[in-house]
Amino acid sequence: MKTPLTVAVAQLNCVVGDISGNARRILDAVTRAKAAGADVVLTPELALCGYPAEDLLLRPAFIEACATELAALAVEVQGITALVGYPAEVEGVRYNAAAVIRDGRVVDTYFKHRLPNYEVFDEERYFEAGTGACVFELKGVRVGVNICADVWESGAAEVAREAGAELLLVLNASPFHMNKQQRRYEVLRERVADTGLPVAYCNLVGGQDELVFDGGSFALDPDGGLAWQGSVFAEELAMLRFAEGAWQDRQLPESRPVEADVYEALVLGVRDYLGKNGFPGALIGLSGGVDSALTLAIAVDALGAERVRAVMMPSPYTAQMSLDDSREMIRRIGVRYDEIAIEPAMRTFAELLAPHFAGLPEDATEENLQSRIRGMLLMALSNKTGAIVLTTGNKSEMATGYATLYGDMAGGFAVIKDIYKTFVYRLCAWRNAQPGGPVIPDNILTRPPSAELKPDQCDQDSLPPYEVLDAIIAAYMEEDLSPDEIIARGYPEADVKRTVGMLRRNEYKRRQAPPGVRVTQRGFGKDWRYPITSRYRDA
Ligand SMILES: Nc1ncnc2c1ncn2[C@@H]1O[C@H](COP(=O)(O)OP(=O)(O)OC[C@H]2O[C@@H]([n+]3cccc(C(=O)O)c3)[C@H](O)[C@@H]2O)[C@@H](O)[C@H]1O
Ligand SMILES: Nc1ncnc2c1ncn2[C@@H]1O[C@H](COP(=O)(O)OP(=O)(O)OP(=O)(O)O)[C@@H](O)[C@H]1O
Ligand SMILES: NC(=O)CC[C@H](N)C(=O)O
Repeated sequence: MKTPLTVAVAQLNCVVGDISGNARRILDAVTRAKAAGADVVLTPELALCGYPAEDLLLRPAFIEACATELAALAVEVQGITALVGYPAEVEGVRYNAAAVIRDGRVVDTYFKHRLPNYEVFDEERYFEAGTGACVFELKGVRVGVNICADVWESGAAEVAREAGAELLLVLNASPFHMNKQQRRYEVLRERVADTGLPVAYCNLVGGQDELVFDGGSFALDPDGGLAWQGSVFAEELAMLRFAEGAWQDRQLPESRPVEADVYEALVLGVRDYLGKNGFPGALIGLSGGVDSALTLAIAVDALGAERVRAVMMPSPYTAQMSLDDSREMIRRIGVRYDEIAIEPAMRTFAELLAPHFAGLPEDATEENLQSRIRGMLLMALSNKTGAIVLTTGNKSEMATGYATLYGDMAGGFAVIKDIYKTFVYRLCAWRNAQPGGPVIPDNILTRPPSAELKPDQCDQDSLPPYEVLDAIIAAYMEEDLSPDEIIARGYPEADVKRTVGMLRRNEYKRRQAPPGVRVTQRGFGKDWRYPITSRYRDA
Protein backbone atom coordinates (compact mmCIF):
# COMPACT_ATOMS: atom_id res chain seq x y z
CA MET A 1 0.00 0.00 0.00
CA LYS A 2 1.23 3.53 -0.81
CA THR A 3 1.96 5.82 2.14
CA PRO A 4 -1.41 7.15 3.22
CA LEU A 5 -2.38 10.80 3.02
CA THR A 6 -3.01 11.97 6.58
CA VAL A 7 -5.77 14.52 6.97
CA ALA A 8 -5.90 16.33 10.32
CA VAL A 9 -9.46 17.37 11.07
CA ALA A 10 -9.26 20.40 13.39
CA GLN A 11 -12.66 20.83 15.03
CA LEU A 12 -11.99 24.23 16.61
CA ASN A 13 -13.97 26.57 18.87
CA CYS A 14 -13.29 29.90 17.17
CA VAL A 15 -14.46 33.26 18.52
CA VAL A 16 -16.16 35.77 16.26
CA GLY A 17 -13.98 38.84 15.79
CA ASP A 18 -10.94 37.38 17.61
CA ILE A 19 -8.93 37.30 14.41
CA SER A 20 -5.48 36.99 15.98
CA GLY A 21 -6.78 34.56 18.64
CA ASN A 22 -8.32 32.38 15.92
CA ALA A 23 -5.05 32.50 13.97
CA ARG A 24 -3.30 31.22 17.13
CA ARG A 25 -5.90 28.43 17.52
CA ILE A 26 -5.38 27.41 13.89
CA LEU A 27 -1.59 27.58 14.17
CA ASP A 28 -1.65 25.50 17.35
CA ALA A 29 -3.68 22.83 15.49
CA VAL A 30 -1.27 23.00 12.53
CA THR A 31 1.74 22.59 14.82
CA ARG A 32 0.24 19.60 16.63
CA ALA A 33 -0.94 18.05 13.36
CA LYS A 34 2.54 18.39 11.85
CA ALA A 35 4.11 16.79 14.92
CA ALA A 36 1.65 13.90 14.51
CA GLY A 37 2.68 13.44 10.88
CA ALA A 38 -0.31 14.99 9.10
CA ASP A 39 -0.06 16.15 5.49
CA VAL A 40 -3.00 18.55 5.47
CA VAL A 41 -5.03 20.32 8.17
CA LEU A 42 -8.74 20.90 7.56
CA THR A 43 -10.32 23.69 9.66
CA PRO A 44 -13.93 24.96 9.93
CA GLU A 45 -15.58 27.50 7.63
CA LEU A 46 -14.44 31.12 8.15
CA ALA A 47 -12.33 29.97 11.10
CA LEU A 48 -10.14 33.06 10.92
CA CYS A 49 -12.93 35.57 11.62
CA GLY A 50 -15.41 33.25 13.38
CA TYR A 51 -18.91 32.37 12.19
CA PRO A 52 -21.24 34.15 11.71
CA ALA A 53 -19.41 37.48 11.82
CA GLU A 54 -22.60 39.17 10.57
CA ASP A 55 -22.23 42.88 9.72
CA LEU A 56 -18.60 42.96 10.83
CA LEU A 57 -18.10 41.55 7.33
CA LEU A 58 -19.34 44.86 5.89
CA ARG A 59 -16.49 46.80 7.53
CA PRO A 60 -13.49 47.25 5.24
CA ALA A 61 -11.11 47.35 8.23
CA PHE A 62 -12.37 43.95 9.41
CA ILE A 63 -11.70 42.37 6.01
CA GLU A 64 -8.24 44.02 5.91
CA ALA A 65 -7.43 42.71 9.39
CA CYS A 66 -8.32 39.18 8.20
CA ALA A 67 -6.04 39.57 5.15
CA THR A 68 -3.16 40.78 7.33
CA GLU A 69 -3.61 37.94 9.81
CA LEU A 70 -3.88 35.35 7.03
CA ALA A 71 -0.59 36.55 5.52
CA ALA A 72 1.11 36.36 8.94
CA LEU A 73 -0.35 32.89 9.56
CA ALA A 74 0.84 31.66 6.15
CA VAL A 75 4.46 32.48 7.06
CA GLU A 76 4.19 30.11 10.03
CA VAL A 77 2.77 27.19 8.04
CA GLN A 78 5.83 25.24 6.88
CA GLY A 79 6.19 21.63 5.81
CA ILE A 80 2.43 20.98 5.87
CA THR A 81 -0.68 22.18 4.00
CA ALA A 82 -3.48 24.02 5.82
CA LEU A 83 -6.97 24.86 4.60
CA VAL A 84 -8.11 28.05 6.30
CA GLY A 85 -11.49 29.75 5.92
CA TYR A 86 -11.50 33.56 5.76
CA PRO A 87 -13.49 36.39 4.16
CA ALA A 88 -11.61 37.36 0.98
CA GLU A 89 -11.97 40.57 -0.96
CA VAL A 90 -10.87 40.53 -4.58
CA GLU A 91 -11.28 43.65 -6.70
CA GLY A 92 -13.97 45.01 -4.41
CA VAL A 93 -15.94 41.73 -4.29
CA ARG A 94 -16.24 39.71 -1.05
CA TYR A 95 -16.17 35.92 -1.01
CA ASN A 96 -16.56 33.26 1.64
CA ALA A 97 -13.15 31.71 0.96
CA ALA A 98 -10.75 28.93 1.88
CA ALA A 99 -7.01 29.49 1.46
CA VAL A 100 -4.72 26.58 0.69
CA ILE A 101 -1.58 27.49 2.60
CA ARG A 102 1.76 25.75 2.16
CA ASP A 103 5.36 26.63 2.97
CA GLY A 104 4.77 30.24 3.83
CA ARG A 105 2.28 31.23 1.16
CA VAL A 106 -1.29 30.95 -0.06
CA VAL A 107 -0.95 28.60 -3.03
CA ASP A 108 -4.62 28.46 -4.05
CA THR A 109 -7.99 29.87 -2.99
CA TYR A 110 -11.52 28.49 -3.16
CA PHE A 111 -14.63 30.69 -3.17
CA LYS A 112 -17.88 29.16 -1.81
CA HIS A 113 -20.48 28.59 -4.55
CA ARG A 114 -23.72 28.23 -2.59
CA LEU A 115 -24.53 31.06 -0.20
CA PRO A 116 -27.19 29.98 2.31
CA ASN A 117 -29.91 32.57 2.85
CA TYR A 118 -32.50 30.57 4.78
CA GLU A 119 -33.08 29.74 8.46
CA VAL A 120 -30.42 31.65 10.43
CA PHE A 121 -28.17 32.28 7.42
CA ASP A 122 -27.74 35.59 5.63
CA GLU A 123 -24.76 34.99 3.39
CA GLU A 124 -26.17 36.75 0.32
CA ARG A 125 -26.02 39.94 2.36
CA TYR A 126 -22.24 39.61 2.63
CA PHE A 127 -20.78 37.53 -0.16
CA GLU A 128 -20.79 36.93 -3.90
CA ALA A 129 -20.84 33.32 -5.08
CA GLY A 130 -17.73 31.68 -6.51
CA THR A 131 -17.87 29.37 -9.53
CA GLY A 132 -14.43 27.80 -9.85
CA ALA A 133 -12.83 24.64 -8.49
CA CYS A 134 -9.89 24.32 -6.15
CA VAL A 135 -8.05 21.02 -6.51
CA PHE A 136 -4.48 20.37 -5.37
CA GLU A 137 -2.30 17.27 -5.19
CA LEU A 138 -0.84 15.78 -2.05
CA LYS A 139 0.92 12.38 -1.81
CA GLY A 140 -0.48 11.51 -5.24
CA VAL A 141 -4.10 12.25 -4.19
CA ARG A 142 -6.01 15.04 -5.93
CA VAL A 143 -7.85 16.89 -3.17
CA GLY A 144 -10.88 19.10 -3.87
CA VAL A 145 -12.33 21.78 -1.58
CA ASN A 146 -15.97 22.72 -0.83
CA ILE A 147 -17.46 24.96 1.86
CA CYS A 148 -20.54 23.98 3.92
CA ALA A 149 -23.73 24.90 1.99
CA ASP A 150 -21.91 23.88 -1.22
CA VAL A 151 -22.56 20.27 -0.27
CA TRP A 152 -26.24 20.79 0.62
CA GLU A 153 -27.08 20.88 -3.12
CA SER A 154 -25.57 19.24 -6.13
CA GLY A 155 -23.19 21.32 -8.23
CA ALA A 156 -20.09 22.39 -6.35
CA ALA A 157 -18.95 18.84 -5.55
CA GLU A 158 -19.34 17.90 -9.25
CA VAL A 159 -17.24 20.93 -10.21
CA ALA A 160 -14.48 19.62 -7.91
CA ARG A 161 -14.73 16.12 -9.38
CA GLU A 162 -14.66 17.44 -12.94
CA ALA A 163 -11.48 19.34 -12.03
CA GLY A 164 -9.96 15.98 -11.09
CA ALA A 165 -10.67 15.68 -7.36
CA GLU A 166 -10.44 12.17 -5.86
CA LEU A 167 -11.20 13.27 -2.29
CA LEU A 168 -13.39 16.14 -1.06
CA LEU A 169 -12.45 18.19 2.03
CA VAL A 170 -15.30 20.34 3.34
CA LEU A 171 -14.98 23.31 5.73
CA ASN A 172 -18.19 23.82 7.73
CA ALA A 173 -19.96 26.09 10.17
CA SER A 174 -23.12 24.08 10.55
CA PRO A 175 -25.15 25.00 13.63
CA PHE A 176 -26.93 22.46 15.80
CA HIS A 177 -30.60 21.78 15.92
CA MET A 178 -32.35 18.58 16.99
CA ASN A 179 -31.46 15.65 14.72
CA LYS A 180 -29.19 17.83 12.55
CA GLN A 181 -26.38 15.23 12.36
CA GLN A 182 -28.68 12.71 10.66
CA ARG A 183 -29.58 15.39 8.12
CA ARG A 184 -25.88 16.10 7.49
CA TYR A 185 -25.22 12.41 6.83
CA GLU A 186 -28.13 12.32 4.39
CA VAL A 187 -27.05 15.34 2.34
CA LEU A 188 -23.40 14.32 2.27
CA ARG A 189 -24.39 10.81 1.17
CA GLU A 190 -26.27 12.41 -1.72
CA ARG A 191 -23.06 14.24 -2.72
CA VAL A 192 -21.06 11.02 -2.48
CA ALA A 193 -23.70 9.32 -4.64
CA ASP A 194 -23.51 12.20 -7.18
CA THR A 195 -19.74 12.19 -7.41
CA GLY A 196 -18.31 8.98 -5.95
CA LEU A 197 -15.93 11.19 -3.93
CA PRO A 198 -15.05 10.22 -0.36
CA VAL A 199 -15.44 13.14 2.03
CA ALA A 200 -13.92 14.63 5.18
CA TYR A 201 -16.32 17.08 6.84
CA CYS A 202 -14.86 19.41 9.51
CA ASN A 203 -17.38 21.35 11.59
CA LEU A 204 -17.04 24.30 13.91
CA VAL A 205 -17.76 23.78 17.60
CA GLY A 206 -18.89 26.29 20.24
CA GLY A 207 -21.55 28.79 21.15
CA GLN A 208 -22.04 32.08 19.33
CA ASP A 209 -24.93 34.17 20.64
CA GLU A 210 -28.05 32.10 19.82
CA LEU A 211 -26.24 29.45 17.80
CA VAL A 212 -24.39 26.40 19.05
CA PHE A 213 -22.10 24.55 16.68
CA ASP A 214 -21.92 20.92 17.71
CA GLY A 215 -18.82 19.68 15.90
CA GLY A 216 -19.42 16.02 15.09
CA SER A 217 -16.97 16.17 12.17
CA PHE A 218 -17.00 13.01 10.08
CA ALA A 219 -15.64 11.11 7.09
CA LEU A 220 -17.56 9.15 4.46
CA ASP A 221 -16.22 6.37 2.27
CA PRO A 222 -16.75 6.39 -1.52
CA ASP A 223 -19.82 4.16 -1.03
CA GLY A 224 -21.35 6.71 1.39
CA GLY A 225 -20.63 4.58 4.47
CA LEU A 226 -19.64 6.39 7.65
CA ALA A 227 -15.95 5.73 8.24
CA TRP A 228 -15.35 8.01 11.19
CA GLN A 229 -17.06 10.52 13.43
CA GLY A 230 -15.35 12.76 15.96
CA SER A 231 -16.60 14.13 19.24
CA VAL A 232 -19.62 16.36 19.68
CA PHE A 233 -19.76 19.63 21.65
CA ALA A 234 -15.97 19.59 22.21
CA GLU A 235 -12.82 20.57 20.34
CA GLU A 236 -10.83 17.79 18.70
CA LEU A 237 -7.82 17.30 16.47
CA ALA A 238 -8.15 13.94 14.70
CA MET A 239 -5.73 12.23 12.29
CA LEU A 240 -7.43 10.36 9.45
CA ARG A 241 -5.40 8.26 7.01
CA PHE A 242 -6.57 8.00 3.42
CA ALA A 243 -5.13 5.36 1.06
CA GLU A 244 -6.27 3.32 -1.97
CA GLY A 245 -9.31 5.61 -2.34
CA ALA A 246 -10.70 4.93 1.16
CA TRP A 247 -10.35 5.97 4.80
CA GLN A 248 -8.12 3.69 6.85
CA ASP A 249 -9.38 4.75 10.28
CA ARG A 250 -12.71 3.66 11.74
CA GLN A 251 -14.61 5.25 14.60
CA LEU A 252 -18.37 5.19 14.73
CA PRO A 253 -20.46 7.23 17.18
CA GLU A 254 -22.59 5.65 19.87
CA SER A 255 -26.26 6.40 19.37
CA ARG A 256 -27.44 9.10 21.77
CA PRO A 257 -30.89 10.22 22.85
CA VAL A 258 -31.94 13.63 21.52
CA GLU A 259 -32.12 14.86 25.14
CA ALA A 260 -28.36 14.31 25.50
CA ASP A 261 -27.62 16.46 22.44
CA VAL A 262 -30.01 19.22 23.46
CA TYR A 263 -28.78 19.31 27.05
CA GLU A 264 -25.14 19.49 25.92
CA ALA A 265 -26.02 22.20 23.41
CA LEU A 266 -27.55 24.27 26.21
CA VAL A 267 -24.54 23.70 28.45
CA LEU A 268 -22.08 24.71 25.72
CA GLY A 269 -24.27 27.68 24.73
CA VAL A 270 -24.24 29.01 28.31
CA ARG A 271 -20.55 28.30 28.88
CA ASP A 272 -19.47 30.06 25.71
CA TYR A 273 -21.89 32.98 26.05
CA LEU A 274 -20.51 33.76 29.51
CA GLY A 275 -16.92 32.80 28.68
CA LYS A 276 -16.68 34.67 25.39
CA ASN A 277 -18.39 37.76 26.87
CA GLY A 278 -16.29 37.75 30.04
CA PHE A 279 -18.92 37.20 32.76
CA PRO A 280 -17.56 35.93 36.09
CA GLY A 281 -20.74 34.04 36.93
CA ALA A 282 -24.51 33.67 36.69
CA LEU A 283 -27.54 34.55 38.83
CA ILE A 284 -30.84 32.69 38.72
CA GLY A 285 -34.15 33.36 40.43
CA LEU A 286 -35.08 29.98 41.89
CA SER A 287 -38.82 29.52 42.40
CA GLY A 288 -39.25 25.84 43.25
CA GLY A 289 -40.63 25.40 39.71
CA VAL A 290 -39.28 23.24 36.94
CA ASP A 291 -38.01 25.95 34.58
CA SER A 292 -35.69 27.63 37.05
CA ALA A 293 -34.59 24.20 38.35
CA LEU A 294 -33.53 23.07 34.86
CA THR A 295 -31.86 26.42 34.16
CA LEU A 296 -29.88 26.08 37.40
CA ALA A 297 -28.79 22.52 36.58
CA ILE A 298 -27.59 23.61 33.13
CA ALA A 299 -25.76 26.63 34.54
CA VAL A 300 -23.94 24.49 37.10
CA ASP A 301 -22.95 21.93 34.47
CA ALA A 302 -21.72 24.78 32.24
CA LEU A 303 -19.88 26.90 34.79
CA GLY A 304 -19.31 24.88 37.97
CA ALA A 305 -21.24 25.43 41.21
CA GLU A 306 -18.85 28.10 42.45
CA ARG A 307 -19.77 30.47 39.58
CA VAL A 308 -23.54 30.17 40.01
CA ARG A 309 -25.78 31.84 42.57
CA ALA A 310 -29.49 31.18 43.17
CA VAL A 311 -31.90 33.56 44.81
CA MET A 312 -35.29 32.52 46.16
CA MET A 313 -37.59 35.55 46.59
CA PRO A 314 -40.73 34.36 48.37
CA SER A 315 -43.94 36.40 48.40
CA PRO A 316 -46.97 35.80 50.59
CA TYR A 317 -48.28 33.54 47.76
CA THR A 318 -45.20 31.32 47.72
CA ALA A 319 -46.08 27.84 48.94
CA GLN A 320 -43.93 26.29 51.67
CA MET A 321 -43.37 23.46 49.21
CA SER A 322 -41.63 25.89 46.83
CA LEU A 323 -39.19 26.93 49.56
CA ASP A 324 -38.63 23.30 50.61
CA ASP A 325 -38.02 22.16 47.03
CA SER A 326 -35.65 25.07 46.33
CA ARG A 327 -33.64 24.32 49.47
CA GLU A 328 -33.53 20.62 48.61
CA MET A 329 -32.23 21.35 45.12
CA ILE A 330 -29.55 23.64 46.56
CA ARG A 331 -28.55 20.91 49.03
CA ARG A 332 -27.97 18.62 46.04
CA ILE A 333 -26.30 21.12 43.72
CA GLY A 334 -24.24 23.18 46.18
CA VAL A 335 -24.44 26.73 44.79
CA ARG A 336 -24.60 29.89 46.88
CA TYR A 337 -28.24 30.42 47.84
CA ASP A 338 -30.03 33.41 49.35
CA GLU A 339 -33.61 34.13 50.26
CA ILE A 340 -34.98 37.66 49.91
CA ALA A 341 -38.63 38.11 50.91
CA ILE A 342 -40.36 40.52 48.53
CA GLU A 343 -43.38 41.33 50.70
CA PRO A 344 -41.92 44.67 51.97
CA ALA A 345 -41.34 45.83 48.38
CA MET A 346 -44.84 44.67 47.37
CA ARG A 347 -46.29 46.70 50.26
CA THR A 348 -44.28 49.81 49.35
CA PHE A 349 -45.33 49.66 45.69
CA ALA A 350 -48.95 49.09 46.70
CA GLU A 351 -48.81 52.17 48.95
CA LEU A 352 -47.15 54.32 46.30
CA LEU A 353 -49.70 53.30 43.68
CA ALA A 354 -52.81 53.24 45.92
CA PRO A 355 -53.87 56.84 45.22
CA HIS A 356 -53.40 56.28 41.51
CA PHE A 357 -55.26 52.96 41.44
CA ALA A 358 -58.19 54.17 43.58
CA GLY A 359 -61.45 52.49 42.52
CA LEU A 360 -59.69 50.07 40.17
CA PRO A 361 -59.91 46.29 40.76
CA GLU A 362 -56.82 44.15 41.36
CA ASP A 363 -55.69 42.42 38.17
CA ALA A 364 -52.49 41.27 36.41
CA THR A 365 -50.89 44.60 37.35
CA GLU A 366 -50.28 43.43 40.91
CA GLU A 367 -49.01 40.05 39.67
CA ASN A 368 -46.58 41.71 37.28
CA LEU A 369 -45.30 43.95 40.07
CA GLN A 370 -44.14 40.85 41.97
CA SER A 371 -42.34 39.58 38.93
CA ARG A 372 -40.77 43.02 38.37
CA ILE A 373 -39.64 43.33 41.99
CA ARG A 374 -37.82 40.01 41.55
CA GLY A 375 -36.37 41.17 38.25
CA MET A 376 -35.17 44.40 39.85
CA LEU A 377 -33.52 42.57 42.76
CA LEU A 378 -31.74 40.15 40.41
CA MET A 379 -30.58 43.02 38.18
CA ALA A 380 -29.27 44.88 41.25
CA LEU A 381 -27.28 41.80 42.26
CA SER A 382 -26.03 41.55 38.68
CA ASN A 383 -24.89 45.18 38.65
CA LYS A 384 -23.15 44.79 42.01
CA THR A 385 -21.39 41.48 41.32
CA GLY A 386 -20.88 41.52 37.54
CA ALA A 387 -22.70 38.17 37.20
CA ILE A 388 -25.26 37.84 34.40
CA VAL A 389 -28.92 37.07 35.13
CA LEU A 390 -30.08 33.93 33.34
CA THR A 391 -33.79 34.06 32.54
CA THR A 392 -35.89 30.93 32.73
CA GLY A 393 -38.73 31.33 30.20
CA ASN A 394 -39.33 28.33 27.92
CA LYS A 395 -40.49 28.25 24.28
CA SER A 396 -44.15 27.68 25.19
CA GLU A 397 -44.02 30.87 27.28
CA MET A 398 -42.11 32.84 24.63
CA ALA A 399 -44.74 31.81 22.10
CA THR A 400 -47.74 32.80 24.19
CA GLY A 401 -46.30 35.85 25.98
CA TYR A 402 -46.70 34.09 29.32
CA ALA A 403 -43.99 36.14 31.00
CA THR A 404 -43.65 39.66 32.34
CA LEU A 405 -41.71 42.35 30.50
CA TYR A 406 -39.01 43.79 32.81
CA GLY A 407 -40.04 41.08 35.29
CA ASP A 408 -39.08 37.43 34.75
CA MET A 409 -37.94 38.50 31.26
CA ALA A 410 -35.29 40.80 32.79
CA GLY A 411 -31.84 39.35 32.28
CA GLY A 412 -29.01 38.74 29.86
CA PHE A 413 -29.39 35.25 28.45
CA ALA A 414 -32.50 33.10 28.08
CA VAL A 415 -31.14 29.57 28.45
CA ILE A 416 -34.26 27.49 27.64
CA LYS A 417 -36.15 29.92 25.38
CA ASP A 418 -36.21 27.33 22.56
CA ILE A 419 -37.30 24.40 24.78
CA TYR A 420 -41.02 23.57 24.88
CA LYS A 421 -42.47 23.01 28.35
CA THR A 422 -43.08 19.33 27.57
CA PHE A 423 -39.42 18.98 26.58
CA VAL A 424 -38.33 20.77 29.78
CA TYR A 425 -39.59 17.71 31.68
CA ARG A 426 -37.78 15.33 29.32
CA LEU A 427 -34.51 17.20 29.84
CA CYS A 428 -34.94 17.14 33.62
CA ALA A 429 -35.56 13.39 33.54
CA TRP A 430 -32.50 12.85 31.34
CA ARG A 431 -30.27 15.01 33.57
CA ASN A 432 -31.50 13.26 36.71
CA ALA A 433 -30.56 9.88 35.24
CA GLN A 434 -26.92 10.90 34.65
CA PRO A 435 -24.01 9.83 36.87
CA GLY A 436 -23.94 11.75 40.13
CA GLY A 437 -27.62 11.16 40.78
CA PRO A 438 -30.73 13.27 40.43
CA VAL A 439 -30.10 16.99 40.94
CA ILE A 440 -33.73 18.09 40.49
CA PRO A 441 -36.01 16.89 43.32
CA ASP A 442 -38.90 14.69 42.17
CA ASN A 443 -41.45 16.96 43.74
CA ILE A 444 -40.45 19.79 41.35
CA LEU A 445 -41.16 17.43 38.44
CA THR A 446 -44.49 16.15 39.69
CA ARG A 447 -46.27 19.25 41.05
CA PRO A 448 -48.46 21.23 38.61
CA PRO A 449 -46.70 24.36 37.22
CA SER A 450 -47.79 27.64 38.84
CA ALA A 451 -46.61 31.24 38.57
CA GLU A 452 -47.60 31.71 42.29
CA LEU A 453 -48.60 35.32 41.67
CA LYS A 454 -51.99 34.96 43.37
CA PRO A 455 -53.56 32.34 45.66
CA ASP A 456 -53.90 28.80 44.23
CA GLN A 457 -52.78 29.85 40.72
CA CYS A 458 -52.03 27.13 38.18
CA ASP A 459 -50.66 27.61 34.59
CA GLN A 460 -53.20 25.18 33.19
CA ASP A 461 -56.10 27.37 34.37
CA SER A 462 -55.11 30.00 31.80
CA LEU A 463 -53.42 27.96 29.05
CA PRO A 464 -54.40 24.79 27.12
CA PRO A 465 -52.71 21.61 28.44
CA TYR A 466 -49.00 21.84 27.59
CA GLU A 467 -49.07 18.73 25.34
CA VAL A 468 -51.76 20.43 23.23
CA LEU A 469 -50.23 23.91 23.42
CA ASP A 470 -46.75 22.73 22.40
CA ALA A 471 -48.07 20.67 19.49
CA ILE A 472 -50.08 23.64 18.18
CA ILE A 473 -47.12 26.03 18.51
CA ALA A 474 -44.78 23.60 16.74
CA ALA A 475 -47.26 22.98 13.92
CA TYR A 476 -47.87 26.70 13.34
CA MET A 477 -44.41 28.00 13.96
CA GLU A 478 -42.07 25.28 12.72
CA GLU A 479 -44.23 23.59 10.07
CA ASP A 480 -45.98 26.75 8.81
CA LEU A 481 -49.39 25.02 9.02
CA SER A 482 -52.55 27.13 8.95
CA PRO A 483 -54.97 27.05 11.90
CA ASP A 484 -57.40 25.00 9.76
CA GLU A 485 -54.70 22.43 9.02
CA ILE A 486 -53.85 22.19 12.72
CA ILE A 487 -57.53 21.73 13.61
CA ALA A 488 -57.70 19.01 10.94
CA ARG A 489 -54.98 17.18 12.91
CA GLY A 490 -57.50 16.84 15.71
CA TYR A 491 -56.71 19.78 18.02
CA PRO A 492 -59.67 21.69 19.51
CA GLU A 493 -60.60 24.72 17.40
CA ALA A 494 -60.78 27.01 20.44
CA ASP A 495 -57.26 26.02 21.60
CA VAL A 496 -55.81 26.46 18.11
CA LYS A 497 -57.36 29.92 17.61
CA ARG A 498 -56.36 31.07 21.06
CA THR A 499 -52.79 29.82 20.75
CA VAL A 500 -52.27 31.33 17.30
CA GLY A 501 -53.77 34.61 18.55
CA MET A 502 -51.37 34.67 21.52
CA LEU A 503 -48.43 33.89 19.23
CA ARG A 504 -49.34 36.81 16.98
CA ARG A 505 -50.05 39.32 19.75
CA ASN A 506 -46.83 38.67 21.64
CA GLU A 507 -44.29 39.43 18.95
CA TYR A 508 -43.47 42.67 20.79
CA LYS A 509 -42.43 40.73 23.88
CA ARG A 510 -40.15 38.41 21.95
CA ARG A 511 -38.39 41.40 20.37
CA GLN A 512 -37.53 42.56 23.88
CA ALA A 513 -36.46 39.15 25.15
CA PRO A 514 -32.80 38.25 25.77
CA PRO A 515 -31.02 35.99 23.28
CA GLY A 516 -30.91 32.28 24.08
CA VAL A 517 -29.76 28.97 22.65
CA ARG A 518 -31.48 27.74 19.47
CA VAL A 519 -32.04 23.97 19.45
CA THR A 520 -34.96 23.55 17.04
CA GLN A 521 -35.00 24.09 13.31
CA ARG A 522 -36.87 27.35 13.91
CA GLY A 523 -36.36 29.30 17.12
CA PHE A 524 -37.63 32.76 18.08
CA GLY A 525 -34.49 34.44 16.79
CA LYS A 526 -32.98 35.10 13.40
CA ASP A 527 -35.22 32.51 11.79
CA TRP A 528 -38.48 34.06 13.00
CA ARG A 529 -38.91 37.56 11.60
CA TYR A 530 -42.52 38.57 11.95
CA PRO A 531 -43.75 42.15 12.01
CA ILE A 532 -45.01 43.51 15.33
CA THR A 533 -47.38 45.89 13.60
CA SER A 534 -49.55 43.72 11.36
CA ARG A 535 -53.22 43.37 10.49
CA TYR A 536 -52.86 39.89 9.02
CA ARG A 537 -55.18 37.47 10.78
CA ASP A 538 -55.32 33.74 10.07
CA ALA A 539 -57.14 32.76 13.25
N1 LIG B 1 -47.57 45.73 20.44
C1 LIG B 1 -47.03 46.19 21.58
N2 LIG B 1 -45.83 46.84 21.52
C2 LIG B 1 -45.24 47.26 22.65
N3 LIG B 1 -45.75 47.11 23.88
C3 LIG B 1 -46.94 46.47 23.96
C4 LIG B 1 -47.62 45.98 22.85
N4 LIG B 1 -48.77 45.39 23.26
C5 LIG B 1 -48.81 45.53 24.60
N5 LIG B 1 -47.71 46.18 25.03
C6 LIG B 1 -47.36 46.56 26.40
O1 LIG B 1 -46.94 45.41 27.11
C7 LIG B 1 -47.32 45.54 28.48
C8 LIG B 1 -48.00 44.22 28.89
O2 LIG B 1 -47.05 43.24 29.05
P1 LIG B 1 -46.63 42.81 30.50
O3 LIG B 1 -46.41 43.99 31.35
O4 LIG B 1 -45.49 41.84 30.40
O5 LIG B 1 -47.90 42.10 31.09
P2 LIG B 1 -48.98 41.04 30.53
O6 LIG B 1 -48.56 40.39 29.30
O7 LIG B 1 -50.30 41.71 30.52
O8 LIG B 1 -49.00 40.03 31.72
C9 LIG B 1 -47.97 39.09 31.98
C10 LIG B 1 -48.40 37.69 31.60
O9 LIG B 1 -47.39 36.78 31.93
C11 LIG B 1 -47.88 35.81 32.82
N6 LIG B 1 -46.79 35.50 33.73
C12 LIG B 1 -46.19 36.48 34.44
C13 LIG B 1 -45.12 36.19 35.24
C14 LIG B 1 -44.64 34.89 35.27
C15 LIG B 1 -45.26 33.95 34.47
C16 LIG B 1 -44.73 32.58 34.46
O10 LIG B 1 -45.30 31.69 33.92
O11 LIG B 1 -43.66 32.39 34.98
C17 LIG B 1 -46.35 34.27 33.72
C18 LIG B 1 -49.05 36.40 33.50
O12 LIG B 1 -49.94 35.43 33.99
C19 LIG B 1 -49.63 37.22 32.34
O13 LIG B 1 -50.36 36.40 31.46
C20 LIG B 1 -48.22 46.75 28.57
O14 LIG B 1 -47.44 47.80 29.12
C21 LIG B 1 -48.57 47.07 27.14
O15 LIG B 1 -48.69 48.47 26.94
N1 LIG C 1 -40.35 32.91 44.54
C1 LIG C 1 -39.47 33.13 43.59
N2 LIG C 1 -38.17 33.28 43.90
C2 LIG C 1 -37.25 33.49 42.97
N3 LIG C 1 -37.52 33.59 41.69
C3 LIG C 1 -38.78 33.45 41.31
C4 LIG C 1 -39.84 33.22 42.24
N4 LIG C 1 -40.98 33.13 41.54
C5 LIG C 1 -40.67 33.30 40.26
N5 LIG C 1 -39.35 33.49 40.09
C6 LIG C 1 -38.58 33.66 38.84
O1 LIG C 1 -39.47 33.97 37.78
C7 LIG C 1 -39.51 32.88 36.85
C8 LIG C 1 -40.90 32.68 36.32
O2 LIG C 1 -41.66 32.37 37.41
P1 LIG C 1 -42.89 31.43 37.66
O3 LIG C 1 -42.61 30.53 38.78
O4 LIG C 1 -43.94 32.40 37.88
O5 LIG C 1 -43.18 30.61 36.36
P2 LIG C 1 -42.61 29.30 35.63
O6 LIG C 1 -42.52 29.67 34.22
O7 LIG C 1 -43.48 28.18 36.01
O8 LIG C 1 -41.12 29.06 36.13
P3 LIG C 1 -40.65 27.99 37.18
O9 LIG C 1 -41.03 26.68 36.56
O10 LIG C 1 -39.18 28.20 37.33
O11 LIG C 1 -41.42 28.32 38.41
C9 LIG C 1 -38.97 31.70 37.62
O12 LIG C 1 -38.43 30.71 36.76
C10 LIG C 1 -37.94 32.34 38.50
O13 LIG C 1 -36.73 32.58 37.81
N1 LIG D 1 -22.62 27.72 6.88
C1 LIG D 1 -23.38 27.11 5.99
O1 LIG D 1 -23.20 27.19 4.79
C2 LIG D 1 -24.45 26.22 6.59
C3 LIG D 1 -25.45 25.65 5.64
C4 LIG D 1 -26.10 24.34 5.94
N2 LIG D 1 -27.49 24.30 5.61
C5 LIG D 1 -25.93 23.84 7.38
O2 LIG D 1 -26.69 24.13 8.26
O3 LIG D 1 -25.04 23.08 7.60
